[in-house]
Amino acid sequence: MDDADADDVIDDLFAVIEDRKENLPEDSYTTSLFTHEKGENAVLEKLGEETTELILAAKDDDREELAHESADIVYHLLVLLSMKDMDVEDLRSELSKRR
Ligand SMILES: N=c1c2ncn([C@@H]3O[C@H](COP(=O)(O)OP(=O)(O)OP(=O)(O)O)[C@@H](O)[C@H]3O)c2ncn1[C@@H]1O[C@H](COP(=O)(O)O)[C@@H](O)[C@H]1O
Repeated sequence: MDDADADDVIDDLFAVIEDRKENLPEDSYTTSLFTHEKGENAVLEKLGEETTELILAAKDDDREELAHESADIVYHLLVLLSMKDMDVEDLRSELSKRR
């Protein structure tokens, strides 16, 4: 996968998250995060847990687990940005400023 494809995956995932926020389809984990009273806390807890799991995977040199936990973190991070009415562009521009 080249960089452009990786970028598309993140944009596509963010678009799905925004769609869940707007349309609230049933049987969607993302919807449940937006609708549950404690959804934001659940996202923050997940980010904490997944970061710990990521650290353990890195210490174990477990590349497969590292990729799995990285994806979990990116997903929950994008949900958090959406909850705060931020955009994946905010992340992109912050990263770009650091070049
Ligand atoms: N990327 C994700 C994603 N990553 C994690 N999760 C969910 O987050 C929940 C908690 O994740 P955990 O990693 O804690 O769960 P776990 O795998 O049991 O725990 P560990 O293996 O990490 O210990 C699980 O129900 C996962 O399914 C995700 N749920 C959805 N997405 C994306 O969001 C899209 C829309 O999903 P829905 O809103 O459910 O339709 C999907 O097509 C995916 O692209």
